[in-house]
Amino acid sequence: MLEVKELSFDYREREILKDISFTAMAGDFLCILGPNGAGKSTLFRCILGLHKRYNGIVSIHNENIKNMSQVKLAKKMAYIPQSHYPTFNFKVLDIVAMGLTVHLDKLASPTGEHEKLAYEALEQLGISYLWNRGYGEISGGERQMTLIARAVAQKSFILLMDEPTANLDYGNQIRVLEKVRELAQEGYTIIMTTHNPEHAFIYGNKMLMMQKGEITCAGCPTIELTEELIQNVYGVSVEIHEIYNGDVDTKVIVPKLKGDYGKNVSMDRREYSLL
Ligand SMILES: Nc1ncnc2c1ncn2[C@@H]1O[C@H](COP(=O)(O)OP(=O)(O)OP(=O)(O)O)[C@@H](O)[C@H]1O
Repeated sequence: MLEVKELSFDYREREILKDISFTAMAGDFLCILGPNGAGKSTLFRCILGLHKRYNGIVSIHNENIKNMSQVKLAKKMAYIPQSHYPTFNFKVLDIVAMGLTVHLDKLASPTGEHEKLAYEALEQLGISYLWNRGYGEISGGERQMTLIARAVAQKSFILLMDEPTANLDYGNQIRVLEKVRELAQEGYTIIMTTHNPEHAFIYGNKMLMMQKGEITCAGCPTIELTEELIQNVYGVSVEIHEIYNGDVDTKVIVPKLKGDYGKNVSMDRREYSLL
């Protein structure tokens, strides 16, 4: 269990986070929403122990992270950034094996056993066929899956993900989030920031809304995330519709459109050929 209790933080006396409290349990898929500059990344940096000067407590299984070494913390919690390019074109298997560094003794090198574990993590994510490819030569979705495999190899059961689907095409967004949801079903704790409130409806079982460094709404997305909340936070009018999506009831968000954009005007075949 990850618990954040009465956390506040400032950058040079400019208060950024105010009285943040929440818990995330095994199996939770917690989506953190909020407009640009709300403080989501700063909150992640505090939880990851990168900012130490905060007030309040971040604890894992009731142990304050300030009392843990970086290695101990990394064994419990992994960070998955947005897809990035490393300066060196490492093999995908090597990138995943880097997640095992926390389990190695000082100055020890990875062995065949570590490579096997890294390969198994790739298999778990369904991308073992990529093992020998250069990380700089695979697609954005494949890179994101590789970073998730690295976190899985790290054997940390709390995964912090900062907009993991930013820059991914529609199909890859769904493939990545489906995999993340499977990990939550296996008992991982997922804490993910996202700019798409629908992610909270479709994948999350809990949500936090952050505004100006404070949590202004928290709970079950299908109950708490309303048209009024989205209007207030993002300043846009939307309609929320309930749908039955296979096995589950969920909700979708549709922006309210003003006026007729001439969408029903049919295009002449010659116009198509110009596209
Ligand atoms: N190093 C810094 N020094 C001073 N202020 C900072 C620093 N980093 C971030 N801030 C400020 O802290 C506030 C919160 O920023 P943060 O990046 O945490 O927001 P966010 O919710 O992650 O935003 P986004 O959705 O745009 O990524 C912003 O007002 C930002 O300008």
